[in-house]
Amino acid sequence: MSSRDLGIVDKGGQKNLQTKADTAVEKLIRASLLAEFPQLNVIGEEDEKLDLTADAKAGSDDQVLRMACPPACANLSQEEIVVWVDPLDGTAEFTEGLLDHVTILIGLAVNGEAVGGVINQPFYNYQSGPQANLGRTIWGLVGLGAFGWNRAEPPVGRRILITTRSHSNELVNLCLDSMSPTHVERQGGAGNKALRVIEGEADAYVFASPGCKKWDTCAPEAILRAVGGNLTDVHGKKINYHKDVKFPNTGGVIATYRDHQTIIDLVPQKVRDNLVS
Ligand SMILES: Nc1ncnc2c1ncn2[C@@H]1O[C@H](COP(=O)(O)O)[C@@H](OP(=O)(O)O)[C@H]1O
Ligand SMILES: [Mg+2]
Ligand SMILES: [Mg+2]
Ligand SMILES: [Mg+2]
Repeated sequence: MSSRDLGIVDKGGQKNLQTKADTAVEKLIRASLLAEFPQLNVIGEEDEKLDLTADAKAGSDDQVLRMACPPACANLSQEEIVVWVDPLDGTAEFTEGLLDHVTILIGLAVNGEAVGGVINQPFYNYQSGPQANLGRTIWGLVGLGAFGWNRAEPPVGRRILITTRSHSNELVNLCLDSMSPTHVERQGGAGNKALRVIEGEADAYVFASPGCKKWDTCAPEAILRAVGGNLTDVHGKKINYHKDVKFPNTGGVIATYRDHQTIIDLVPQKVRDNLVS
């Protein structure tokens, strides 16, 4: 950001961009994990080549390590865990300077299920001036809870739907129109939109498109589940995070803090027919 040269690369398709930040962050996260846990399955969006000695820079967090590990996550071997890394989520918005839409996502899956997640907002507070504390981290484990978030309860009867800003299409819009929203909010990033739902600024994240990948949804899903929310495809089916799955979430994405089935029931038939789980 401060070099003023983002090094934007077009990966092809609809607003499918990469910057130097995407590749640098992915190297740091993957190398740091693999230096400490060499048998871990770590899958990242950008698939960068690693140099484990030069790239492994992150340490561990004492506060996190003091927490009790929930029984379902204790006694796992490294091979049983799949880590889904999205080094920058909301890259299109990052290149346009919409920095509050950008997150860094690390999701942990066991037996194909999202069980742990980290959502880091590197630019949180950037509009509050140079004195403000920049950035925050929200993390959670199913069975333990999630930390670093604040919820404002929405008024009864409100239905704010939040969706993509740069990857819209006819089906995405048809689905939203069928749900009688009180407002449709368009912002970048799967992590950002899931956070808006968790914190009560939106009531459901609805994306009737196969464009989101496993690394976009694993961390948000785990954190939502840790606080009693849900994230599924448009059929209400659980997303599979096994290491051998295809990356796209072909059934689309719906995330809620509560009343998940109410939103699923509003998905129109044409969307159901076009998005296969
Ligand atoms: N049609 C599409 N093609 C490529 N990526 C898509 C896509 N639709 C959604 N995505 C990816 O899903 C994430 C959330 O999308 P959106 O911000 O539009 O809601 C973004 O992650 P990245 O920014 O990590 O690539 C975005 O690239
Ligand atoms: Mg991308
Ligand atoms: Mg992403
Ligand atoms: Mg990304």
